[in-house]
Amino acid sequence: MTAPTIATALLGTDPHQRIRLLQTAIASLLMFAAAAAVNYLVWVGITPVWQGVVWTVFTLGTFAGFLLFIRLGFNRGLADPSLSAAQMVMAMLVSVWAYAIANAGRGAVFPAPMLTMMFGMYALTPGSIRRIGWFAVIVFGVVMGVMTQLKPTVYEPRVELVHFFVFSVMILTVSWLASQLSRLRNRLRTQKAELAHALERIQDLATHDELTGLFNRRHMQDLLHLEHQRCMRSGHPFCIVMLDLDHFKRINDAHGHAGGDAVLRAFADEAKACIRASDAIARWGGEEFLLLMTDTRASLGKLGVERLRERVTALRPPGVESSLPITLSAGLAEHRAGEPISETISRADQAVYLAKAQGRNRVVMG
Ligand SMILES: Nc1nc2c(ncn2[C@@H]2O[C@H](COP(=O)(O)OP(=O)(O)OP(=O)(O)O)[C@@H](O)[C@H]2O)c(=O)[nH]1
Repeated sequence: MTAPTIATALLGTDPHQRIRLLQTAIASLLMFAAAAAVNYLVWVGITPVWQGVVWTVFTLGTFAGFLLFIRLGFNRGLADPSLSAAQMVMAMLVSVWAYAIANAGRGAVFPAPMLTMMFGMYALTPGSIRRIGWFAVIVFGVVMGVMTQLKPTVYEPRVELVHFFVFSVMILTVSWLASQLSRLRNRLRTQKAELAHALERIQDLATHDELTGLFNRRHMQDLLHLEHQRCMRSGHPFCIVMLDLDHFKRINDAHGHAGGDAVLRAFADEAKACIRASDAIARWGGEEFLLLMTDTRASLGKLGVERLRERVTALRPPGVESSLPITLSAGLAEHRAGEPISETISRADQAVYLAKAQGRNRVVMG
């Protein structure tokens, strides 16, 4: 068995679950160290054997239970899937229990609750961390008070008072620090999400035309370059189609610039709906568009462009319902092997001029 196979068998494949399991495993190891300390106290005769055994079995059993609970995925639907709060509360309870059975060795318990607070900063809100800090102050205060009554010779009230004071100051300071770190983590997470969103927006702006939502000229140039490379390797044909709305100036004159914009948008929506998923269309200039038809011969491509041309004649965007027809002239050029891409574009361009010269509303092969 290789190391990655063992890791997958132990931790699973879900990266979130793996992190939760690792955190719980670290907490369990700390509990293991605490159990070693308690058992040392048993060995040197400070803690009664049965108390040490019950504490050890309960503590290690509970943390093994946390590990199993997460490994089996029972935590997934919970509000706190890392079980951080539950583990921290449990760690506080077993710490205070250890304090009650450690007698003269109880000073060794103090670091455990401090360390426990640090775990909260990974998954808990600052408020929850502070609440757990206060919970620790209360349970330790109560147990210290009770122990001064049960064993006043070992848990001397004067000493317990100073213990309680030092413990409270330390735990509240650590919980404040942990809550600050948690706040910082939350802020970083929000900033990361905002940055990802901004990057997405920038990428969208850099590749798309704002008015029509189609690709812009720059992005189409990249796509053409890629298609050219692909074609050189595979020999698959592709076509470039230049599309130009006819007498667009008249539409602008009749309906104003906003009306013209509405026609451009309606055309873009129609074109997107009409072309194949593997094709790409971009706004090349004002009322000029470039359609890239991948893996297509001219004869087949022409059928597709004719279909689009027909659908454009039926366009009636809101606010532009007049007698002025909306039509399209197109020039189609199939890329020839060895030809620079600029040459194919130029042939498609010349074909549009021909289409205009021949009376518009038609598709001409370049
Ligand atoms: N509304 C609007 N009009 C635009 C936009 N970009 C370019 N135009 C207009 O498109 C028109 C293009 O006019 P021309 O180049 O003479 O072409 P045409 O009127 O379509 O005539 P033909 O191409 O010969 O059929 C101009 O009036 C430009 O102002 C735009 O983003 N919105």
